[in-house]
Amino acid sequence: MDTWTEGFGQEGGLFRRLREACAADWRAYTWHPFVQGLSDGTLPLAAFRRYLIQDYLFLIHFARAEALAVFKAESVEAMREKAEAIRAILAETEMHLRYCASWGLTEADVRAAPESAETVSYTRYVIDRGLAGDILDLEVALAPCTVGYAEVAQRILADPRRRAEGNPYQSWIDTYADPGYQAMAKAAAARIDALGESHGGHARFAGLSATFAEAARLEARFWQQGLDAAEGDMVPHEKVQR
Ligand SMILES: Cc1ncc(CO)c(N)n1
Repeated sequence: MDTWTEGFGQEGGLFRRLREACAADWRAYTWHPFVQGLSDGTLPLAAFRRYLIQDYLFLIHFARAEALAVFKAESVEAMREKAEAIRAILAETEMHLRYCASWGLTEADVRAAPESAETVSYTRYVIDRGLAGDILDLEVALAPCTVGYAEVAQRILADPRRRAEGNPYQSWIDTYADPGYQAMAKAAAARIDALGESHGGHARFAGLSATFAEAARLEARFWQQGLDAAEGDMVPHEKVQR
């Protein structure tokens, strides 16, 4: 087990079991060449632009999935946490809109962009898992997003190749390295552990693990759409495996 897991979920808890069961997919997501490019600042701007516009559209649908979790929540405390997640997601889009404004794009321009296949497939997959299943199925589909980006930020901060000065992607990195975001991700992993106990998570492991791994793969494809848009612009240097 690598050190990145340690901040999220309990040893032997459902979250860590899910993550470890798809270790290769999880690593391909959280240390994708796109992420390495954010870290060392070499990511082509065209790749980031493509990604960020789609990510704004992604977040709108992700907020809908969190709203479904408010509906499926089984306690008022859980409803409050999910309502807070919606607020945080809508606040996250302000970072997207600041980058877009710096490129001369208004919020209306971003909203008018057509959703890519990657955006549709990931967001609607999560919503479908939630509609078809219970709160645990939905939380497992949501977790790779929330927890994964917290881990991505930690990996970047620990990266020896990280460009700390003058990195054009610094405000993106700061958004997910933020202690508030990190705490939300820890709470998401803890919620999976608790639901695992209360909702028979270990007995349902095969199905839950298929959902979690699929979401991790859809995350990797989500980064990849950015790189595909900038094909040819990518600075040809070796992206290390870690
Ligand atoms: C695709 C994706 N996954 C996770 C996050 C974190 O909120 C995000 N903004 N976008």
